[in-house]
Amino acid sequence: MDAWGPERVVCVSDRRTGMRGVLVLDNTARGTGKGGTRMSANLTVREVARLARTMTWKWAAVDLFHGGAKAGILGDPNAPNKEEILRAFARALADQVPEHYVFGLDMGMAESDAAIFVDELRSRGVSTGLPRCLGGTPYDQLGVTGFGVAEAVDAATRHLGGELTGSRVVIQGFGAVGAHAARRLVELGATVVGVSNAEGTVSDPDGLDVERLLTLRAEAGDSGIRDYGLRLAPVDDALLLDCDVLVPAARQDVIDRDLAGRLSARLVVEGANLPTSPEAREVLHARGVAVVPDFIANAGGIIAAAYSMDARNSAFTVDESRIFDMVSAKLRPNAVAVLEDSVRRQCTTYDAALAMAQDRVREAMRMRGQLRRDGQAVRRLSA
Ligand SMILES: NC(=O)C1=CN([C@@H]2O[C@H](COP(=O)(O)OP(=O)(O)OC[C@H]3O[C@@H](n4cnc5c(N)ncnc54)[C@H](OP(=O)(O)O)[C@@H]3O)[C@@H](O)[C@H]2O)C=CC1
Ligand SMILES: O=C(O)CCC(=O)C(=O)O
Repeated sequence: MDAWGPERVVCVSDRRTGMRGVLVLDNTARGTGKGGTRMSANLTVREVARLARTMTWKWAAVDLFHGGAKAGILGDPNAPNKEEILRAFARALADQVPEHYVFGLDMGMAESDAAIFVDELRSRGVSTGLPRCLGGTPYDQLGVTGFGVAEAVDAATRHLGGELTGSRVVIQGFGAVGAHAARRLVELGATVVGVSNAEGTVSDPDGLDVERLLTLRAEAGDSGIRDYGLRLAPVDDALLLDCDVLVPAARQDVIDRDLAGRLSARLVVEGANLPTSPEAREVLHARGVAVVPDFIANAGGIIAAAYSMDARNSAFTVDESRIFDMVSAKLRPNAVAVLEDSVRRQCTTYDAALAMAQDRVREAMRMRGQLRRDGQAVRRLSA
């Protein structure tokens, strides 16, 4: 805990289903808590709190008016009783949604899971990421976040004087974010030379056939890459493959100080939340490796979520193509701005991005009377 938050941590459990979960509202000075809901077999409260904090900065960085929050369920996302667990989780948090928090999609969750939350609580307003037939914007199926990550890669590459045509990209994680980033990167001219999932890594220095990988994924889920026809190398090989651009798009804490000193990419664009440790950021900065931080590069999902929440509350029809335009229009300049600020201020891109986001959150807290003159928080939501 610090002066930014969290404002509220709600741990919930249900003996009958074995459900165990947590909601963290980090900082809601700029609006209702919003961030996806994660389901993972080794989830911790600390992990959810770190992700909620990232959401605080992410909303501020795109200058949209929601607060930072995240929810998580401890469990296997492929468990046969997942629906029961989701229903128990939704019931346990019924008094928090949608007033304080709106469910959404993160690792281990899909559009059909958002539909269960809505069914259990009888209100479309409790979750984003719903299927179209329930009036939602299925941002994982549409691949909005991955699209935005690829747009950030392109903007950063151009800003650094290069071009994507001929650039060799490696993507760690071939889920909602990684797979759609790969698709858009190929459209933009890049050559994807490696992708991985939790099972292993496939790579080809001459370029992988991303269309075929996407077809395999559609047929067999994320694990489809094992059927690509190349030897599956160990999971950890992906980050050290020879490439120009690295896109971590799986879990947090995968790039540590040691790896930062050895990876070959000249540009790292963070599709995952929190993939790089603070020490690793310093090493990358010292080595001249440009980094577009998570809350700048992967904000496509929240732009889609915000758009769909507005659409739900009004009569206008959702135009999905507009979401992609909005993502591009927000993320490209943000990616360039943090690279420029980092040079101007001689700090890491993360610190440059953080300064921009913190200024906006601090101002909202000040206007709401949550800060003393010396900048200390004086008022908190009760736990
Ligand atoms: N979905 C969204 O809109 C957003 C997601 N993010 C972040 O992006 C990241 C990915 O999320 P998302 O794509 O939605 O999640 P998914 O659950 O759709 O996909 C996760 C992918 O990561 C793979 N994976 C898991 N562990 C490893 C590992 N050790 N090495 C390589 N790959 C691994 C999984 O493989 P397997 O299938 O084999 O388990 C799967 O391919 C997360 O950090 C999330 O917080 C950020 C912003 C928005
Ligand atoms: O807010 C959401 O529902 C999805 C976006 C998200 O969780 C994230 O950006 O990490």
